[in-house]
Amino acid sequence: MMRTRPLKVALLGCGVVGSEVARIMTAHADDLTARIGAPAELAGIAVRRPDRVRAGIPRELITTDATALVKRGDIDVVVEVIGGIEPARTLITTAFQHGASVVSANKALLAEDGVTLHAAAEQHGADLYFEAAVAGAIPLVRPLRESLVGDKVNRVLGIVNGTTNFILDRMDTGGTGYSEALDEAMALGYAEADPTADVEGFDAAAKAAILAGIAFHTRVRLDDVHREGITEVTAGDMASARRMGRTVKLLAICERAEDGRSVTARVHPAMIPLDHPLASVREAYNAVFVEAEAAGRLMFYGPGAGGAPTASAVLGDLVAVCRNKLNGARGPGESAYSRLAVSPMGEVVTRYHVNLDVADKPGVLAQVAAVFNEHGVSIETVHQQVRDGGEASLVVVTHRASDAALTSTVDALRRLDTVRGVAGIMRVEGE
Ligand SMILES: NC(=O)c1ccc[n+]([C@@H]2O[C@H](COP(=O)([O-])OP(=O)(O)OC[C@H]3O[C@@H](n4cnc5c(N)ncnc54)[C@H](O)[C@@H]3O)[C@@H](O)[C@H]2O)c1
Ligand SMILES: N[C@@H](CCO)C(=O)O
Ligand code: NA
Repeated sequence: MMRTRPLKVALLGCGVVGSEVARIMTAHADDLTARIGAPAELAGIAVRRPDRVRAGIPRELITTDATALVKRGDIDVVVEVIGGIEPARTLITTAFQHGASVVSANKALLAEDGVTLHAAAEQHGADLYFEAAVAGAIPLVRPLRESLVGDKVNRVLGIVNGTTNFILDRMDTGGTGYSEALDEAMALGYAEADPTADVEGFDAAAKAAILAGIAFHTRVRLDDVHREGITEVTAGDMASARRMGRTVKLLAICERAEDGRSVTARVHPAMIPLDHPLASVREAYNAVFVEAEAAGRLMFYGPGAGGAPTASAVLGDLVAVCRNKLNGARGPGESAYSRLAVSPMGEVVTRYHVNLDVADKPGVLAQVAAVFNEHGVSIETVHQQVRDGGEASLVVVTHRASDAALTSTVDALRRLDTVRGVAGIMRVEGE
C-alpha cells in the first residue's frame, strides 16, 4: 500500500549537479513516487547565493542556512552536492545525528575523511550512498559494494576524470591547446570548482582512493595514492606516443599485490596502445576495468562528468535510500576489514617510455643501454631520430621494471655527459 507521508529531502548546494537533481526530482516526481513507494519531496535547498534566479525552483524552499536545514529533525534524506571538506563534513555528520541518511557526490571529502562519515552513519543506523562521487553516471560504486561483493577484486584500472580526458582528447585529436580545452571543460560543467583538482590529478586520486577502498575492503586515503596530473604532458609527448602507435590518457590504477597483503593506488598519465579500449574513450567519458577472480574482466563505460549524468547517479542513490527508509532497512556500510597496507610507488612494476636528448656520437647508444642494464631495467625497443647540430633523440621503451629501478636508471642517465637531457618519461600501460 502506498505510504501517504512523503519522504523529505534536503538538498545542500544548487550548482551544476544540485540544479539538475532538483530538476529531475520535479520532472519525474510521479515515477519516483511509484518506484520508491512514497513521494520524495524537496523540503529545502541550501544555497550560498539566494538571489540567483533558479528556474522551476520555488523560492520558499531556498535557504542560506544549511545547518538549520539539516537540524530540522523531519528530514529523511540529505543530498550533499556542495563539495569540499568543510562545511560539507560537519553538515553530513549533523544530518546523521538528526536522523537523516545521506547521498553525497563529494569524492574529495570521502577520500580525505571517509572514516568519519562512515562511522557517523554506522553510529546512527543511517545510509551513506555515494555513486556520483566516482565516474559520474557510471554505476561503479554499487557494483563494487553490492554486485561484486562475493568475488575477489584484484585490479581496478581506468579513466576516472572527465575534465582531463576532455583536455587530452582535444590536444590529441583537435589541435586545441591545453588552456582552451580546459576553458571549454569548465564551461560544460565538467571541472571542479577549482579545476586544479582535475588537472593536478587530485580528483582522480580521490576516486582511486574510494575505488581501492571498496574494491579491496580496506582503507585507502587520498594521501596514500601516488598522484601526477596532466600539466606536464606536452604536445611533444602526444606526438611521441602517436609515432609509437599509442595515445596518452590519465589513468587511475589500483592493484592488489600478488602476495595479497598489500595494495597500490596511483594516478598518472600513461601511454596506451591506440587499439586498447581506453584509447577510444573520448571527451568527458570515463571507462573503468574491474578484474575479479571469478568474474574475470568487466568494463564500465559512460559519461563521467556533467550536471545531468551526475544527477542520474544521485537520483539512483536517493531512490535506494528512500526505499531503505520505508522498509526500515539499511544499505551496505563501510567494509574495511582487510586492513591491507598501501605500498609505496617505488614498488609498482610497469613499463616505461623514456625520451632522451643525446649527443649523436658513436658509442652513445651502448652507453645508455649499459646504464639501463646496470640498474636491472631491460630494454624492449629503442628508436633514434637524428636532429641537426650533432644531436639525436632516443626513445627507449622498457620491459616491466619497478618504479624505484627506473628512477635510479634515469638519475644515472642524467649524469652521463652524452645525455643532454631527459625530455620525458611516461609509463606504458595496457599491453
Ligand atoms: N560537476 C560534475 O561533473 C560532478 C561530477 C561528479 C561529482 N561532482 C561533485 O558534486 C559536488 C558539486 O559539484 P558541482 O559541479 O555541482 O559544483 P558547483 O560549484 O557547481 O556547485 C556547488 C554549489 O554549492 C554552493 N555552496 C557552497 N557552499 C555552500 C554552503 N555552505 N551552503 C549552501 N551552498 C553552498 C555553491 O554556491 C555552488 O552553487 C562536488 O562534490 C563535486 O566534486 C561533480
Ligand atoms: N571534475 C570531475 C567531475 C566528475 O567527478 C571530472 O572532470 O571528472
Ligand atoms: Na558513478
